[in-house]
Amino acid sequence: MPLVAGVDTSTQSCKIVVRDAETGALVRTGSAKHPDGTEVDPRHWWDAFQEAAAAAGGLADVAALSVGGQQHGMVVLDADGNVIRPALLWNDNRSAPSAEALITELGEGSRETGAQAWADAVGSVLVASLTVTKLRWLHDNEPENAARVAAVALPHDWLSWRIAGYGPADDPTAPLGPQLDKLFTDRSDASGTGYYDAAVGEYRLDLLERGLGRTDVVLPRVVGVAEAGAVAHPSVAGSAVDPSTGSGTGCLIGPGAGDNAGASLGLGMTSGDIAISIGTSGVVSAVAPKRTADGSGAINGFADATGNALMLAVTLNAARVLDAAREVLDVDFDGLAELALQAPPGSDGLVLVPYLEGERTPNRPDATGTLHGIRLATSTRAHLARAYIEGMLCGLADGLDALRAQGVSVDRVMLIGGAAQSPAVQQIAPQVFGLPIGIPEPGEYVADGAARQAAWTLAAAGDPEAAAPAWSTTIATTLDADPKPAIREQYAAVRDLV
Ligand SMILES: Nc1ncnc2c1ncn2[C@@H]1O[C@H](COP(=O)(O)OP(=O)(O)O)[C@@H](O)[C@H]1O
Ligand SMILES: O=C(CO)[C@@H](O)[C@H](O)COP(=O)(O)O
Repeated sequence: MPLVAGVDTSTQSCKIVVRDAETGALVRTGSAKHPDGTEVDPRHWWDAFQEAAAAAGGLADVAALSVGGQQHGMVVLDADGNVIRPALLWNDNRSAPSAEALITELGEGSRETGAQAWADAVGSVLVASLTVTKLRWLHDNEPENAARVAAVALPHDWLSWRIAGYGPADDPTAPLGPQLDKLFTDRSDASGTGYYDAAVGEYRLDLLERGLGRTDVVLPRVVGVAEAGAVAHPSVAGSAVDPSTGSGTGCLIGPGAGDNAGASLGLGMTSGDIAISIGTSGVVSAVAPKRTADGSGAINGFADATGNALMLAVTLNAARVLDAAREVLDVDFDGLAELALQAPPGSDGLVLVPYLEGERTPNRPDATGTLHGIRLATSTRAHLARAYIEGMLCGLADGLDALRAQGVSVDRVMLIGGAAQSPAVQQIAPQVFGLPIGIPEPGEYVADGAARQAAWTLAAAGDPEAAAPAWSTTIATTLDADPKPAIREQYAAVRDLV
């Protein structure tokens, strides 16, 4: 049976799954770490990809692969294919003033008008995460670098291009050289740039110009949902594919996706499904038939990887809030969970508003966190552990409310991402959300979605009408608990003081 690979080049690491294209059975996996920081030289992603591929036993026998990745990161290339400066990631807040300037300019002086105008144009009110704000920051703060820009890519576009063998002229791992016109992307990731309208499937060069100050740059070609954007260079993948197993032309590279669209495909989400992802970012997402335009900015109206829309509420403070709690309490993952479950729901009034890196939803880029309600009785390690977890989950529960306010129905909720492994998160989440929460089998759902897309791309190469393969996702457990509305009430009271 042909094999396919799915890659997740995420904020903290690169993860690869190799699966059977027909059944979806997991065959091999590998992963490698990315460096910390909100600006990162993309060569680290290339190094981590190669390390993860080696850990997964190599990709020589893979007939198709796809790359899902952290969204929005600004990768700027010069005419020779060199990365001009470290990529500014989705969680880099330096462009918050640029976002505000762009909003007010589009609104001709009115922030409210401008916010709605951006939402109407590209589905999202601008915040520092979106690529166009980072281009504006580059234009205003590093004009020499801005003047050298010949192409703008996103993390997944750039990695797919490197896998195809393109890159800087003097790089021996890029035998095909700097062919910028070979860059490609998909509509889900393009929809997070701030200069692509997924409703009509077109770049908005007028909005790109508002960011970068010009439009004479290469933007990645947006390929169809199951269209191969390129073939992997045989030094990277596909050199040993047996033509009789499904590919005689090397390893196809599928369109790829933004990581949240990848997870949606991996989970097989349909209308009424909600995914709550607790990775570096906290994301509450739902698929929808049409792109939304929420002028309040709470919901991003992005695209999914199948032709639908993907509505997202995204927080900056998720798994790393728990990493911070582990640091403060000097415990490991299990220790943190044990401590948190020793404290009562609501932590006897101890509330953490977890804006440890500013916040994106709500849009408070300069905010810091607040610990409220500290008394002798709540000065225990258990209360503190629970307050960190409850505060992080309350931010996500606000995101689910924002989705509901946009008319989303909530039939099934699934919890994924690194911190979803925590037994304390699993037990406290149904109390905070007031809903049963499904825990899928532990897995890498972004990489799985990318693998499913790769299998779809492989099938579509033989039959353009082929549908995405019907791989199933198993919900291992559904956790229920009595809702504890007091947790969110006390959080809301403190949140609005911040
Ligand atoms: N058992 C656990 N309890 C709490 N947090 C965890 C656990 N396992 C992993 N994590 C956290 O999950 C995060 C990584 O999740 P992941 O979804 O891979 O992130 P990303 O996709 O943003 O790189 C890390 O911050 C890590 O500390
Ligand atoms: O900015 C967003 C979505 O708009 C984030 O979801 C990033 O896509 C990063 O994802 P993770 O690495 O945290 O999974």
